[in-house]
Amino acid sequence: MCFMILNEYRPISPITIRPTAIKLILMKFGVVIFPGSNCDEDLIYVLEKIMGQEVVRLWHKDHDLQGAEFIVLPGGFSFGDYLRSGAIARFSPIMQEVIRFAANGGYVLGICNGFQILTEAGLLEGALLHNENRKFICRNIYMKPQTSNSLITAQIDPQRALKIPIAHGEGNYFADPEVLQSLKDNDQILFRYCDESGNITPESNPNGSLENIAGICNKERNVFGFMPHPERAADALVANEDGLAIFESILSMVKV
Ligand SMILES: NC(=O)CC[C@H](N)C(=O)O
Repeated sequence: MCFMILNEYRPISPITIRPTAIKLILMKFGVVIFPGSNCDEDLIYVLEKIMGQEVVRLWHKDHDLQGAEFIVLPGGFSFGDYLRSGAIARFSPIMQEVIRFAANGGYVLGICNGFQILTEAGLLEGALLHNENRKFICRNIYMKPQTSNSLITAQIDPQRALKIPIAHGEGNYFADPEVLQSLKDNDQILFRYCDESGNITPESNPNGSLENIAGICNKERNVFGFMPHPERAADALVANEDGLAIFESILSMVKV
């Protein structure tokens, strides 16, 4: 299977999900479920019912990605967050397949606990430490794209501060100085926490993350992770659809 980022918009099987929506491609998403995942059904709801995508549920003990073209590791408390969030889930059998898939250029996204699992698995650099205040934080934050060179952010206005919920105890992104420098040199920072007006300040950093970093990608730009939960802000019923911008960006940029 071959993936590539399009230079220009070229939809496959276009669908229109809302009157104002852009045309999006259709894909088969694989959502990995670990014991303790708790955002899997929210994510599947958004992918299937809001975005009109095909979704296959992948159990952590599976050895087969069932032909999924885009893998998502959802949020939650895999294995009860024992040892560290994501530290046990990275040893689940399916992770061998996810790592192989990513090595072949397949797209993998980790949201919150999924991001933690990807760092534990070595697919993304750095680590998610305990929040600076040692408390579980569940509230809306704002975050702003830091690059347009990723399918996660390409279609989002770089000045737009997205209001997205966070819900984590270990979301404090850390990387040593060499890794941080290489993230910057390679334009791998996807989002930074900001205030409502888009200012990136210490006050707008909810958890102590290094330089307000909320999400990153790998050097090859096919593995992505961030702490905020766009799947909790993607339906008019919850009075916040800012998360749609991320799903729409993915679906207008990927070619299967
Ligand atoms: N919402 C989540 O995915 C929670 C992440 C993780 N269990 C934490 O508390 O840090």
